[in-house]
Amino acid sequence: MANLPTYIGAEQVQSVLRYDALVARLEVALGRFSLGAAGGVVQPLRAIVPVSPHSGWLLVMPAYSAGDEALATKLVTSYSGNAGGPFPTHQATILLLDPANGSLRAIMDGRIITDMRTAAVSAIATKYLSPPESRILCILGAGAQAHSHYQVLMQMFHFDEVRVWSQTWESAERFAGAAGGAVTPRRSAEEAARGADVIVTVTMATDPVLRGAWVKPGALVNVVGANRPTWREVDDDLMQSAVIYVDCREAASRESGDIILSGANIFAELGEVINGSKPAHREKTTVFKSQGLAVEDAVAAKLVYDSLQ
Ligand SMILES: NC(=O)C1=CN([C@@H]2O[C@H](COP(=O)(O)OP(=O)(O)OC[C@H]3O[C@@H](n4cnc5c(N)ncnc54)[C@H](O)[C@@H]3O)[C@@H](O)[C@H]2O)C=CC1
Ligand SMILES: O=C([O-])C1=[NH+]CCC1
Repeated sequence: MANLPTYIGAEQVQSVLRYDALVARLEVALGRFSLGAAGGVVQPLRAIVPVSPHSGWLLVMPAYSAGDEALATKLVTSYSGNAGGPFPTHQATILLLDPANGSLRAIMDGRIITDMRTAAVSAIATKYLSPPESRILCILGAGAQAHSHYQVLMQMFHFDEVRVWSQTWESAERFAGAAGGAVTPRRSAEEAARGADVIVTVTMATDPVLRGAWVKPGALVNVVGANRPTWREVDDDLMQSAVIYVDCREAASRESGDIILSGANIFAELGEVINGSKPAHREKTTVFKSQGLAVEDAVAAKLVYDSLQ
């Protein structure tokens, strides 16, 4: 009889998942994803279920990567109303399956993976698209993604100055205190963003928090939030003047308000830049619009599972 599936909780995930290994795996996975059928990644557009009375969303995200022998589905909920309460705004579980026979291998916490793989993908975008000699990092938002982005970006790059702005001064101060080092809270998004080489937007905003007029020419903006067709994190000015990179053309064109409502043209997928089929315009102002891909979760979950064997 087949073995029972293992349960892998958040602490165990955190104890084995490392950014260096995760970034390396995700870079390969994004490249494979953008090769289409030849890359061996199968990933339908995710199903999104509104839970309207509670202002929540359930996202169901299946993917298979033949090259990674990774088959998984993530269930992730997004409840903005949870902010400040006992439950995080994003909660997730990943079901990892055996591609050889379809049996369930593990049920795994997906929250840590969601935080870390999203930040790792922004770090890959930063590696390819940021201006050379980037010195100032700006983070707009001070929640779970702000923390994971800070960790991986400080691990992979050399920023002399990090600025953080959030919805409340207290949350920006708290973030700066927890991060220690060179992080300074700022009173406004404009003050935080002006002069920054790399900007990360990781808020639950539904209207723009960042304006193109504040973005230094040549900077990279990693736009991580506003993952619904009517939500915005950045304005038309930025979206229409920057070179736009995305994780997945189909998802960005269907789900991202910043892409849909601005009418911006998508120049390339990040995977195409990794594969060398599209250039990285480091000298221009660039936006990387991240929606989050199921294949990232599948690859990360497989990495965690294998590390525990
Ligand atoms: N692209 C991707 O792969 C993923 C994207 N996300 C998105 O990233 C964003 C951040 O997620 P988490 O850090 O987990 O959320 P969180 O709830 O932990 O943090 C959200 C932050 O945004 C701030 N905020 C809330 N409403 C705001 C508003 N109207 N204007 C400005 N700031 C506001 C909060 O004060 C907090 O600092 C969300 O939009 C989430 O849906 C999350 C996971 C994956
Ligand atoms: O990819 C992901 O897990 C998510 N994208 C937006 C909210 C959660």
